Amino acid sequence: MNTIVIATKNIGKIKEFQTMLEPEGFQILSLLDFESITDVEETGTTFEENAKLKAETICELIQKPVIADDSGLEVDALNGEPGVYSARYAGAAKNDDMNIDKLLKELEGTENRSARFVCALAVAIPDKPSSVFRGTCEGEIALMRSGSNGFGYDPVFYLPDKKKTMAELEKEEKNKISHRAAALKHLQETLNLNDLK
Ligand SMILES: O=c1nc[nH]c2c1ncn2[C@H]1C[C@H](O)[C@@H](COP(=O)(O)OP(=O)(O)OP(=O)(O)O)O1
Ligand SMILES: [Mg+2]
Repeated sequence: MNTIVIATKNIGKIKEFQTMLEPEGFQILSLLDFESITDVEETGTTFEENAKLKAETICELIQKPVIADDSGLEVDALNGEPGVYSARYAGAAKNDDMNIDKLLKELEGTENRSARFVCALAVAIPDKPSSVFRGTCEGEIALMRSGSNGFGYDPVFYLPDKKKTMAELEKEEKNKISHRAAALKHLQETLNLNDLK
């Protein structure tokens, strides 16, 4: 079976890659399977830069093909924040609940609540140039949390077409419309994951 290493310890992301790629016959490994590897510092100013940084650093370390995901939330009324700082919005602890609290507070009394999730996926293969793909998902920041599926900002990311938050969707539904699914689709339009050996 073809194995793909995802350069993350984020369980929410790992589960989504498993759900999307295992039915296609791939085994998904992550940094949880390489315990000695520590987090790569995200020093980039764009999702693409950070995704490449994570993919290239981990690929160099383990000498296997690697996919890295750098993703986050852009809120229009906050001039695109929290953006690449989404995970660290309420501090270095990367706490989803505290990040949501801060976001709701920042948007108190704000009428324009349009936002998007962005995902950059970088693919790094030993001794080859890396490539990066972007997917987005448009929505709005709800006034309060609803739903318990997914991870991160999903409980406050409202999808007007579905009349549900991302956290109220079943995982199969999320994986049809998410920024991560869109980025993966672009990746698969360009690269054959079966070549990542
Ligand atoms: O589908 C999603 N549903 C809800 N929230 C999401 C999603 N996708 C990204 N997000 C949020 C979570 C975190 O606040 C940030 C990602 O930050 P990001 O640095 O890419 O991930 P991370 O630090 O958790 O793991 P890692 O860098 O090791 O892959 O955006
Ligand atoms: Mg991160």
